[in-house]
Amino acid sequence: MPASATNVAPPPPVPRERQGSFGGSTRVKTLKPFDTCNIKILLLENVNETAVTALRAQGYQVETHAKALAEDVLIEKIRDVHCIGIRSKTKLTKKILDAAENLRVIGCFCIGTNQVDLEHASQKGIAVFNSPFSNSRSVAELVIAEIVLLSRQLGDRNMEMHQGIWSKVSANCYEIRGKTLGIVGYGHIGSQLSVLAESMGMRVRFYDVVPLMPLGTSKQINTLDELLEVSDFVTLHVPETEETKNMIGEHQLNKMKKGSFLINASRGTIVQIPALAKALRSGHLGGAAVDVFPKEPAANGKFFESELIGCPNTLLTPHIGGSTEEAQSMIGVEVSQALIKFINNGTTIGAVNYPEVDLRAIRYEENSIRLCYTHLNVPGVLRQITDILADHNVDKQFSDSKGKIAYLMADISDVTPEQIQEIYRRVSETPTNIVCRVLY
Ligand SMILES: NC(=O)C1=CN([C@@H]2O[C@H](COP(=O)(O)OP(=O)(O)OC[C@H]3O[C@@H](n4cnc5c(N)ncnc54)[C@H](O)[C@@H]3O)[C@@H](O)[C@H]2O)C=CC1
Ligand SMILES: O=C(O)CCC(=O)C(=O)O
Repeated sequence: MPASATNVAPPPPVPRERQGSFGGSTRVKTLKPFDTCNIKILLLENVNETAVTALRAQGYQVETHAKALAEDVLIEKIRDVHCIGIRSKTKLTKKILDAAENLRVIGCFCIGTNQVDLEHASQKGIAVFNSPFSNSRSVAELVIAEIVLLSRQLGDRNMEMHQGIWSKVSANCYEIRGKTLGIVGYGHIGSQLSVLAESMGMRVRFYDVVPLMPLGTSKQINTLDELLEVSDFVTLHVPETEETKNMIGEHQLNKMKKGSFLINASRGTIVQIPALAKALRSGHLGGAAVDVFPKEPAANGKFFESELIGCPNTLLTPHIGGSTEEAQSMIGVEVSQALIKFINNGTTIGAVNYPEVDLRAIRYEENSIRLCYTHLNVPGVLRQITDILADHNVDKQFSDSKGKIAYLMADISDVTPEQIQEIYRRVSETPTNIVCRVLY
């Protein structure tokens, strides 16, 4: 594929067929400065068919893989793609991003974005999108099921039956009605779970780092320790951050009531596994349900090992909290639309590492362009840009910053192909340039 298809290179003079067959100044213009068939997209980890279909419908070249790729294979594959779509397994580290010479955008077809070095991506001018809530309901429903399963020791009974052992017991088996559910992290999943749990007669308490409106009759608790002390079930719904890593260790498990249960469907690093295994084997905890692990196998069929294997009343699931047909199909639509809008129009609404900028539809005019400029967030940049655009007709312009980077979009009308080349060249040569794209 020629370098000019990377969509950051100067656009060639506008060919007749792209000047549009529809005239009139009020028509919406399709911004495609490149042949879409030159855009290469790599989709890993069995990203849903809804996304594959939507991206192929744009004319992009889409390569799909059912699994995550080994690091060396990924480094080779990512070299010339403009966009990559992943789920939670693929780690897009600094090393991998540095190999991705043409990469402009990453789609995380999930909620979590901890698998991507977001700061490095921003510094390289790579926008990252995710799906902030399309699998929240699926996770909340799984947790409701696990609360009942743990409370009735169903995991162990099921295993015994498959081994031909009949063991009809009621000791230490409880209804969940009237029990206290302690939710750590009251965001999209935590709050949805709160509603479901109350509808089943549970009392809900939650702990979060920010004050939040309690839904129904739930109540926010001031400290994590206090929440652990009052809860019969503790369920974790925080993102992986420096603060949440190892959040639940021996001290916190000891604070939990004897016979209570822990559920983790957030990230594997939040819980210290040896401490949890000890609390389960000693009988201090009545059971646990764990969906996420510090180290997860890269693909189905690969070997899984954990100190939790064989612990009493312990449900282990292979990171399936968001794995439902409904969630995956919605995520596929949502993330692919964000990627298409970014590639074709420069829109960053919903990006997790970029300032959110959108100019809405550009008016249809034959000689209008859209400048999308990612730059270092330092003083004096707008003066340089104003200087470059001073003799042109800037219809709309908007810029915003996030941390060390800023993003500017400007729609400019009445420019000749030579002027487009000149604008592209001068903006790209500014010392603060990270990535400059010109769409028309
Ligand atoms: N098992 C699975 O398949 C899935 C797992 N997840 C995980 O669940 C996590 C939570 O998802 P959402 O509810 O959508 O996220 P969210 O961003 O809507 O909510 C997270 C909440 O945690 C709070 N929080 C952050 N740091 C905290 C701390 N140190 N202590 C207490 N609260 C803290 C935030 O203030 C926020 O209210 C995701 O980040 C992801 O890692 C998400 C979807 C599927
Ligand atoms: O289903 C997946 O691949 C990952 C789900 C998840 O953990 C997330 O959305 O953060």
